[in-house]
Amino acid sequence: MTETALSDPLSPHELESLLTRAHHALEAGRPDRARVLAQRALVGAEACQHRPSEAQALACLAYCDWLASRFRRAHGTSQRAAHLYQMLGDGPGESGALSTLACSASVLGRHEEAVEAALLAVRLVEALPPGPQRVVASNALGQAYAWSRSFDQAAEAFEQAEQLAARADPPVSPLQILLQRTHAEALRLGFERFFKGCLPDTSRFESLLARCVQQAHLSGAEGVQPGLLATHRALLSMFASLEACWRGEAHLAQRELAQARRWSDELAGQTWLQVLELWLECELAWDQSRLGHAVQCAALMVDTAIEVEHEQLACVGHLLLAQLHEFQGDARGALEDLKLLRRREELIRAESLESRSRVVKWQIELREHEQTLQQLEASSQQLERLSLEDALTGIANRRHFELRMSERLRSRAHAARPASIALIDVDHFKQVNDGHSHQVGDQVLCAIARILSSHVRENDLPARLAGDEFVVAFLDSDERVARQVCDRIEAAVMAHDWHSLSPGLRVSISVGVSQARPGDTVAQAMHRADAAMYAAKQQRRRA
Ligand SMILES: Nc1nc2c(ncn2[C@@H]2O[C@H](COP(=O)(O)OP(=O)(O)OP(=O)(O)O)[C@@H](O)[C@H]2O)c(=O)[nH]1
Repeated sequence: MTETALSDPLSPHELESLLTRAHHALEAGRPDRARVLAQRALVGAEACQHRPSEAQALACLAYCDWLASRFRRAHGTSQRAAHLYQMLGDGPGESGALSTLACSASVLGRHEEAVEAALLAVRLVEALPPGPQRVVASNALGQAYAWSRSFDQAAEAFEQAEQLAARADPPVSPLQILLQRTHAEALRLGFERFFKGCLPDTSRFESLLARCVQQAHLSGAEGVQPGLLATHRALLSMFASLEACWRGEAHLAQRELAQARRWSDELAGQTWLQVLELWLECELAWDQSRLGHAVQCAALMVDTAIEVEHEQLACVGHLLLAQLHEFQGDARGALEDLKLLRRREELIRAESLESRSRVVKWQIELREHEQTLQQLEASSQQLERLSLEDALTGIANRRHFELRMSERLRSRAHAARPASIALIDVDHFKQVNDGHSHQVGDQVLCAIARILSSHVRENDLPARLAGDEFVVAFLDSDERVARQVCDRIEAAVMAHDWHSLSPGLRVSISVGVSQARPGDTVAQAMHRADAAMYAAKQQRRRA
């Protein structure tokens, strides 16, 4: 496909092709290129209001932003994608977008929102067989719990993700989950050290890392999601460096850190990996009692984390600073750091509340949208009903009669069972209008409609054609039966108490009946009934 200018209208096929290319670019580790393609698909989809492509383009853009550490943008875009998928009733699509939303919200410190989004993402795909979509959702839940420091629930969700990966057909590599688990464990240890004052047992971190290394040897460093190869390689080296550092093997730790830097340099622009690297450098300096450098690294870690919108790592940086100052006996400095941390947490909270009020606004819009749809549906049903009903008498109109009768004549059942038409005309109706008023004329027409309805079976259709002309479609009766019913109708009209409607009023009708013949159209059957009715009217006049 040739490059398409932004303003050109795109066909659904071209949109699909752009999105496929975006996905390939992601797999090739080129989120910047994927972003350009997805942006183009989004403009094209919006221009032709192709909602499914719009949702896919938004989800892809959100994922690209998440990969590039543009977490606020990823958050907003994934939210839009999730809403659109929700409107389209596309559960798996919504789940994917919600997973990106949950991961972005976690990093931004919006814990409740992250956990809610991830829980919903898991729920939306739980009916699917085990596969990447379910793995991604459970992994996002693990991540959301881990960043909210609910480490037991995180372990449960990660466990679930690993089981799903193992049961998937074809199996899915659990490396991405294992790396997240290792990362979560490093965080847990970091927090524990802050509260206890010394590093707790690191054996779980070590065994998780060993599983990561083993898995990477087995199946490579790719993720369940695309574009994570360099990130995973960098993380493997970083965690190896952290392990070596905590074991006191500074030399090895330096080497692994240098390796991690080489991998993360493969990614365009600054990402959260650089923040992790600064954390590691801080740990190493601390381990070697180079406290001045450690403080510098932690301070830089906070600034870089804020730059790449990783609020959580900014908080970790503040905690590290407080610990280092405490370690140096600088209580005032430690207190200052904790105040800064508190301020940061307040900012995060304010952002989180704002984001949740946006969600509520959206929910209200969605409800209004649904209500409008229901109203439209109701009024279209009403219109449909009105278009088949005679306004004066409330019985079927000509259109309704013709639709039902032609359907009946075309049906195969016609060959086996006969159908008949009775055409009914009020005698001298003009005189009713002229002698008793137009209103009385209307009431006569309504009374006749009632008489017709009360004398036919449920399966027959009485209708008003126009003026004083009525018809009954006998859908399952031959001419003889139809004639008998019409005789009763004629007698009922004659016996009706017209006098109470208007003194001196007399009403009679003329009826012509015709049985439909094989191959008849409605017009042909009507024509014969009309001729029979005309003959009956003439006879009545002569009598
Ligand atoms: N009250 C009332 N009159 C209507 C309506 N639609 C048509 N008419 C009148 O019905 C009358 C029909 O008259 P004609 O078609 O001349 O027939 P007729 O007087 O019944 O004479 P024959 O059919 O020959 O017995 C006309 O005067 C129309 O104006 C309606 O909805 N309400």
